[in-house]
Amino acid sequence: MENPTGNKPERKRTSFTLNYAPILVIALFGVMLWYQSKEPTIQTIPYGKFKQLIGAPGITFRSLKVGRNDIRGEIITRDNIAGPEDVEPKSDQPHITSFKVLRLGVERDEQLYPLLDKYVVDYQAEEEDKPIQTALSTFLWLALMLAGGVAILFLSMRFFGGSPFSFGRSRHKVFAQKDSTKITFEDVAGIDEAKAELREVVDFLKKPEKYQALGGRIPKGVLLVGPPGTGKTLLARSVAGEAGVPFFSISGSDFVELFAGVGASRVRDLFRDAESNAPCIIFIDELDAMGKTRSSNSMMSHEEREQTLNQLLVEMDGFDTNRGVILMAATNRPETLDAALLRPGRFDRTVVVDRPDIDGREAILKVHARTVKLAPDVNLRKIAALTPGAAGADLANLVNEGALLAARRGKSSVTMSELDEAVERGAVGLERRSRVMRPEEKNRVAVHEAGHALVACVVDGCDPVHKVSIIPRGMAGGYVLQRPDGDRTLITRHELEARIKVALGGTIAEEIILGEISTGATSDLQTVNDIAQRMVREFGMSRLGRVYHAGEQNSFLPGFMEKSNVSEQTSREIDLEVRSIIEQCVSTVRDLIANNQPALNELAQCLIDKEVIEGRELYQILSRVGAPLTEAAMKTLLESKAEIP
Ligand SMILES: Nc1ncnc2c1ncn2[C@@H]1O[C@H](COP(=O)(O)OP(=O)(O)OP(=O)(O)O)[C@@H](O)[C@H]1O
Ligand SMILES: [Zn+2]
Repeated sequence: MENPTGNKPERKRTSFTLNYAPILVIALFGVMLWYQSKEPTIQTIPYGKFKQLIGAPGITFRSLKVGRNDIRGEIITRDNIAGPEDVEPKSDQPHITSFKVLRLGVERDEQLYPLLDKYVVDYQAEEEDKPIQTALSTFLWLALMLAGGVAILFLSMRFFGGSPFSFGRSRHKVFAQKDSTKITFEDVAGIDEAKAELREVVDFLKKPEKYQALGGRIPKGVLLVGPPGTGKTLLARSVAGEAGVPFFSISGSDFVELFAGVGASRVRDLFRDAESNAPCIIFIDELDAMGKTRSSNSMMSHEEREQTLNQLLVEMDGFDTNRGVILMAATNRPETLDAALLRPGRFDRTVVVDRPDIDGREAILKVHARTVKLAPDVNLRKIAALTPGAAGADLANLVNEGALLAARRGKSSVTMSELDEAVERGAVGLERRSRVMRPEEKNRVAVHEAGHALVACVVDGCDPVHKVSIIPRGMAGGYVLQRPDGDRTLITRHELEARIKVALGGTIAEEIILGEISTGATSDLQTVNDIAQRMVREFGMSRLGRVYHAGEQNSFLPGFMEKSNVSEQTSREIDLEVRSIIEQCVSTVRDLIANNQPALNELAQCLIDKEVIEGRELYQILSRVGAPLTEAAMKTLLESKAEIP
């Protein structure tokens, strides 16, 4: 704790000469430029003009040299007459101007020599020494440019915090947390679950002794997983801010370097620096850039990335949490991470940072509205309702956009009209990134998810529903989260059919309530088909009887089944059975939804208003409108009623 700000002498390894080398190079560059500029400026005169000047009154030539393609020399002007454009003597003093005339094959101009013989007399026809001179100056220029390049390289390396010859120094930023820009949990809104999970980390960083005394093991690494812009970086910084410890941050993409071993040595330096500043937080943004699965295919493997990743694993194993260093990392593609990173003792805790729901969005808008002047008519709840799917960063942008618009319109505060316009502008940009839904779309997703949820509550054999949400996640517009109670190893036929029915619930609800279905059903239909196929081919659950037709795993394309050992006739029978199972389920679900339209509408409306419905609430709503809940659902409902007095 001696050095809580984390400011420590940087670049301690840089030697004296390396420190001064760039200055020397720049000085050299300067001298050469000065030397160049010291050379008299040479005027270029058109050939015609030059010929007119020969013999003109008041003008004489000195050291005239006629080359193959040029003439060079000096013009001495004595009077204010007939000089070349810029030769303007201000007094009687002779004015000397260096000049050159460029003309291809000038030496062969027959008319030139008589003129020169007559008026200039003192001239030379110059021969081959010219090219050497040009070569010399070209060489000089090359040297100059080289020196300039080197100087720029030196400067940029210094700028990024490493000395020029130690590429391996990490370019991590250290944020001192004692300054006025300290970020705390106050600045993070709408992701309360994630925040709650990180409270413990803060507590540990504040009072490590308390935890050590009890012998508890604190997580070494916390992985923040969530879509872009949901505030992962912000959250990590706020943990440091809350605990008042330094924050070392670096991005995984910084490690993608050309030179072998550079990334690994950067990782080493980062951990050394952090350890000498403990307690502190190391934050690695875009962990996926350096932590991608090490490929087994040797031709495709990326030597450097692997070295870096290995070094990270070594460092993670080596450091002791008890000294107060906690590693945090963020990614939005956890599935690409190397499994070794997620093993116990490494990133042993994952915190999901999801897109905020309507309450969360309102809270985030409030956080960002603190720094702008809002008019009394502004209703942030309304804005939150208009922006489903927006992440924290989008909302921060929205407020900023509104403030800029108000300023442009010369208003003294930001009114609802600016914020509305900002939503519209933002929505166009966001829609491209498929983040924000249009109202019709939101309505459709709500009906679809309500369909899944309703079926899951009234069909026997379904797993209990934990959550229904219309906040987009990945490619899906919304989702229904079901969790089996207890571990299951065997699933019965009617439970499989129940799963098919739940999967069908979404599109059938769209069909009945909205009159037509949409493209949002692909993955549902995939689920339906998968289950039905396996029922017929693998589980013997059809009229074909106890047969097994699953085929072999294709060794070249894992996961792809070959249908080789099935005759054409059997294949047709399988298809018919699959279709019959699905059709039976479809007709059951159709009846079910048609008979429970009020319940479905109620549920959909509730989703539109709140975006997320927890399981308990879902059962309450359905029992209120008199939907025929299953026994299991009734039991859950009664239990939950017993819980809240
Ligand atoms: N939950 C939030 N509360 C308040 N502001 C937020 C929140 N989420 C994001 N922001 C705003 O958006 C900005 C960008 O968020 P941040 O960089 O932390 O997102 P991220 O999840 O790390 O994104 P990425 O994955 O693209 O790196 C923050 O600086 C903040 O202004
Ligand atoms: Zn669906």
